[in-house]
Amino acid sequence: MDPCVGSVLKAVRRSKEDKKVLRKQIKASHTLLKHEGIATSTQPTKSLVVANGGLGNGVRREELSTVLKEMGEVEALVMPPYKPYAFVTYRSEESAREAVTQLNGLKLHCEENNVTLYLSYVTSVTSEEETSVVLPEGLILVEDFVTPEEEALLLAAVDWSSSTDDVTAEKALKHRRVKHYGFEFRYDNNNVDKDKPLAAGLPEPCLPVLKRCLNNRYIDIMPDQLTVNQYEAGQGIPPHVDTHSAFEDTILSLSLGAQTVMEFRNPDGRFVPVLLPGRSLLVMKGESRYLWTHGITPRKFDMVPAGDQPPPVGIAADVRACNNLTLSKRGTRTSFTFRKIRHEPCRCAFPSACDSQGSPSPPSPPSLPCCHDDAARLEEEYVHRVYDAIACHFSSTRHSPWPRVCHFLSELLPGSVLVDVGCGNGKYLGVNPEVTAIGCDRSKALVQICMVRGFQVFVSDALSVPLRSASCDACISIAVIHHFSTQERRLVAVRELVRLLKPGGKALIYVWAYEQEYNKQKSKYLKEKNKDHHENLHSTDDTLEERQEPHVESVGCRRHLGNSPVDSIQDVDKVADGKLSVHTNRTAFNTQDLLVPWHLKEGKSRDEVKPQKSGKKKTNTKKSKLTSDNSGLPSTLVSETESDCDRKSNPEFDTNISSPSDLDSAEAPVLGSECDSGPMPVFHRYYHVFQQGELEQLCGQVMGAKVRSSYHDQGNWCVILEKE
Ligand SMILES: O=C(O)CCC(=O)C(=O)O
Ligand SMILES: [Fe+2]
Ligand SMILES: [Zn+2]
Repeated sequence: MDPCVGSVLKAVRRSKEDKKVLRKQIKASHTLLKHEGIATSTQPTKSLVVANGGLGNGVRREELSTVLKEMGEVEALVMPPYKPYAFVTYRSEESAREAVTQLNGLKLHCEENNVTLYLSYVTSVTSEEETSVVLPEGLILVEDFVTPEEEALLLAAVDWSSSTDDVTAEKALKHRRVKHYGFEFRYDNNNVDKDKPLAAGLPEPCLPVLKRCLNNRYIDIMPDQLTVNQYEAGQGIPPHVDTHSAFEDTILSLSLGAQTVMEFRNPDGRFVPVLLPGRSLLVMKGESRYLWTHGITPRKFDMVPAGDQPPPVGIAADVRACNNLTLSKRGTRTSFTFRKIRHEPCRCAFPSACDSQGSPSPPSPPSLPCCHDDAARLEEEYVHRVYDAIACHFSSTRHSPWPRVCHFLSELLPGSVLVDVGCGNGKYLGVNPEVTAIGCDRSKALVQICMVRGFQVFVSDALSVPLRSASCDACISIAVIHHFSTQERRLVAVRELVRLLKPGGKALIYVWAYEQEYNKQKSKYLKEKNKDHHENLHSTDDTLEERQEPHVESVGCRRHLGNSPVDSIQDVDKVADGKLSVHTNRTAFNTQDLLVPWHLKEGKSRDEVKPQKSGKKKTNTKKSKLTSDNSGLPSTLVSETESDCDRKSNPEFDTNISSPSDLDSAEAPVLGSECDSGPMPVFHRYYHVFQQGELEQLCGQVMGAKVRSSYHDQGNWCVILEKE
């Protein structure tokens, strides 16, 4: 055959092949839009959706990343569990274009399966699973950035023996030790003394590393400040944003020694745990540096992707992007954080988090109270104000009475006098029409809602209810006592219930349980997930969709290890640096005293009450003495993983039961800064979650009453008390 004809034929064949690939790519885009709500773009971007390249197709992360990396530097690879697609974000648009040209129609031979990849541009990673696993904007993780030799040199350059000198400003903080070079970072005012450089500049072995950062354009100016943090297993650093006015935009953090998980939190509630392997470089720029907080939860184990191999180079491991997780014991990690001192006010695009632009710096969470006055202030700010502010929205999520509470109420004799102390929106007041039910609540706004509903209610604190002693046949206290922030106040609240009862009268008490998994059953709180984590996780408390987050926070809950019952109340990990931590909703608890975020839904009245402002009001000035030694394993590791499996076979759950406790709200762990930055303010409610046996022990201290029964009900500890 004429060679010309041959090549024409080949070209025709190729163009036929190309057309087929194009057709299939378009089809894949339509399917993604129709079934997954993922809109693709015809305009080139840095991010691509890789149809058929998902974990759901049996494609392993390593297999996909190998081919993607051949096209250019990968910033992030997101593989949502069970999905038939993945997302890749390249460092440059050119690399993404190259991938679209080269990899479309590529047959990938995987261990599990052979698949054909179809790649399309996306402007954002929009589907619900993926938004939660995409890395914060501006965050880059470069693995193996330094060699083992450089690592050894850098570690050797830090002389920890010359303590508290003013050459390098060394400090043994409660939760780690630190040493500063160039300038001291002061933890009292969260700033640097810019006119007082330290005698010691950056150690010499840092220079080649920093030059590499310059060459790779991770930074454009040489840093002049270094903070070396050393964390033993069980130590950490509270969530924070490095003070804008102290340092320029880019912050570099080099991880040496053991790996750890650093947690990034956006004021809008997004939460991204990122695995930092030893010898990796973390580059925080832009939004990830200015708006997101970063922190390391003090604990002894981390949840990390399984396998001997670390995640492939260049792929930042958001641990939730992996459906194959395991536990890894922490070792000693030393980080070198390089920053450039800022000499002009910051003019970033994130004024809500910018101290140069008037935002209080930095957000400071409250501490666990040490005295009655502190406790009262904490509860005023983090319980009473919040309920008044969220009353309407809260009420709209509380409509289904809980079966076992109803059972208690239905057993009351006709004509009984019932008091619901902390009645909320009154959902239990009308359950048994044969009894005279009276409710009281500390929240005026909730009491008003009850009044509109025609219930007999009044405003009252549960510590002192203005009713005659021995005037009631029954009392209920549902999800109230866990809002008292000292043991004494919780005791007073129980005593008050007993005081109100007639002899022989009964009180039913529900409090939120530290153990959200009991008898191998996860509570609904752990199981329920809403579609949109930007919204309150439960707009109603009984129509939710499951969305497990397999990242498990630290849980100092040793008893789950052997599945043996507890004999005594354990010394659970408490608070980091004396501060109350903000709980990530739908995860196991890792402390007993915490703040639980509530995302106010738009359109629900805020009653003109503003959410807590960051660092505005300090509810407590005294430091807690509690330790943060967290020697327990994550209690729900096994079940979290199991539950992930459950989800496959059982994506729905019983929608007829609602939660007895205040189990609503979304994950929004950053204090304060959210208020000004978005349309959906986040409030934080204080809780003391009870360990098994603790409620009985509390009730046991009240004279003149006996615990008749106690049980666990959907993540709550419950007792029935009888007055003697
Ligand atoms: O240990 C790290 O990687 C981060 C340290 C840090 O955030 C800080 O010192 O501000
Ligand atoms: Fe930091
Ligand atoms: Zn700023």
